[in-house]
Amino acid sequence: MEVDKSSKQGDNSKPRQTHISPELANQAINDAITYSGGDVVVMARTCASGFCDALQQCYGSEEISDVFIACGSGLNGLIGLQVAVELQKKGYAPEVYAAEQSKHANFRSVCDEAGIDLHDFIPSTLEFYYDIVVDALLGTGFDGGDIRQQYWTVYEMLISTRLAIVSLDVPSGWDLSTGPRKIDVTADSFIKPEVLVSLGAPKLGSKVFAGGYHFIAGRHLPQSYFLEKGISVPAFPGEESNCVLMSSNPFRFEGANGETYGRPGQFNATLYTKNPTREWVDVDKHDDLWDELD
Ligand SMILES: NC(=O)C1=CN([C@@H]2O[C@H](COP(=O)(O)OP(=O)(O)OC[C@H]3O[C@@H](n4cnc5c(N)ncnc54)[C@H](OP(=O)(O)O)[C@@H]3O)[C@@H](O)[C@H]2O)[C@H](O)CC1
Repeated sequence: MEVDKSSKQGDNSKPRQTHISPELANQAINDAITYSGGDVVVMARTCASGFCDALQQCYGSEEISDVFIACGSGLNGLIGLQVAVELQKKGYAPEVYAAEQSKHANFRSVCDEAGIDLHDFIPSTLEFYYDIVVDALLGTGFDGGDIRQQYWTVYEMLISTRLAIVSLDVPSGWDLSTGPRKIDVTADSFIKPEVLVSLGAPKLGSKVFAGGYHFIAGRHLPQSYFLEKGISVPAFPGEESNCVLMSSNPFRFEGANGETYGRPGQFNATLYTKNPTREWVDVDKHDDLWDELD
């Protein structure tokens, strides 16, 4: 997959920001709802559409089907619900877990209508039942504090699962400006997504994302919205597309100086090596390495 760099629009004479602050991210939410005619469900569906296009580019429905979607109690969770509906239309078999169903009264009706299983528990053998996990738990509404008790079980699952994780907008529990909290990095207790799908524009904290693919998705705001604010975002590669690949590292292997790499969907516990000097590997130039992993 090529990264579309041709879209740096506007005046290139002055350096543009590429990542947005928490303040702009939250302003964008309100503007997106306005842009969606004030209908938050319409906005959630638009975001979900872009997210699903990105997920499908990494994990086609012919290679994986069972998707576990962990939804939080805010807008991130609401988009996660719409992701389930959209993935089912695309031929996947999604199942939804809602952290606090009470805060989303319509979860039950939406899932019942779509014939999607809604769980209020986490199966202990997640890897046995599912192929990938969607992290729609916490987004830009995360308050930066310790994870509240009612989220502990699902959060612990997201940290410890060996399934590949696709995070919606912000990996849950990551600080919007700095990424994983220092206390969590010290304890190696933070979510390590294989794929990050930023909505509208990447947040500052996603600069430390070290998974396989980072997409920008969602036509919930016109792409000019961020350009007008001095934020340079890649254009979607076509009128029909709802996402664009911003960066990728599609292949990893055990490196000479101890760094560890894996293939998308491989057990992602090792994706975030602590070796800052790791070299990204271009899979197209390393056919030989695929054999080693097969
Ligand atoms: N970036 C964009 O352009 C757009 C992003 N969108 C999506 O909207 C979410 C942000 O939605 P919001 O509801 O504000 O926040 P979250 O979905 O992240 O929900 C946070 C909920 O989690 C609770 N919370 C907060 N901190 C903690 C914690 N430490 N432990 C457990 N739970 C926590 C919080 O509860 P409160 O009681 O404090 O409210 C929230 O319920 C963004 O991420 C995108 O997905 C827009 O849809 C489009 C534009």
